[in-house]
Amino acid sequence: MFVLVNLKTYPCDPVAVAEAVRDVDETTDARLAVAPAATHIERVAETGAETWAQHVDPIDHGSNTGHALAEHVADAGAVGTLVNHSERRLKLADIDGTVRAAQRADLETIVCANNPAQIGAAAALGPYAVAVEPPELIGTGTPVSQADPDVVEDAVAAAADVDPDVSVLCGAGISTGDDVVAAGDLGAGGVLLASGVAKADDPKAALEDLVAPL
Ligand SMILES: O=C[C@H](O)COP(=O)(O)O
Repeated sequence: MFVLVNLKTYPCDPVAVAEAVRDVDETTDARLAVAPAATHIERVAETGAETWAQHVDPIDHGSNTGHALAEHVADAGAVGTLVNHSERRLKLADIDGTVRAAQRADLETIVCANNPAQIGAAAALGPYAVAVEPPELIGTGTPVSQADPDVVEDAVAAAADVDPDVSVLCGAGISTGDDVVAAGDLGAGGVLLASGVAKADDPKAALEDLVAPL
């Protein structure tokens, strides 16, 4: 299972969380990674934790003030990027352009979507993976795998119909090892989570709990 921890802009210590991700990753067969804010990518990557960006822009080198260039993100140490997160929605053409920009810079991509229909469209763009997240469950602590298991199973089926090689993550409300196991039982290849680790009093303990049953 792939466990990707999105730090969003939560007021946690990104380096401390990254060190916990790195250390817990060494204890499990699961793949752990962390997605810090753009300005923290370099420091987080230096910990040795697998580091992802939360977003890059569908641009090339040039006149793009204030944008995030895929090559710069890769140079800072990221190995992949989220695309179209629910809190950073893009138009379809820009999702496609972002996936191309990331591929150009050898970044893996996880394209996020709200529902199975969008997951099918996202899988058609050739990302490494897609992530289904019902927005209404994000940050609630109510896991999508319990609250809406059909959306996970339907997303897995929708992605498989388009491209069986595209893995499906699920996210929203995931915070325990039981949630991760439930996600896997529904066919997900991983989970995308944030508050369960980023807002935990002890992020390392939260990570250990997430991978304990795996
Ligand atoms: O990127 C992570 C998702 O938006 C899920 O957030 P959450 O784990 O706080 O519900």
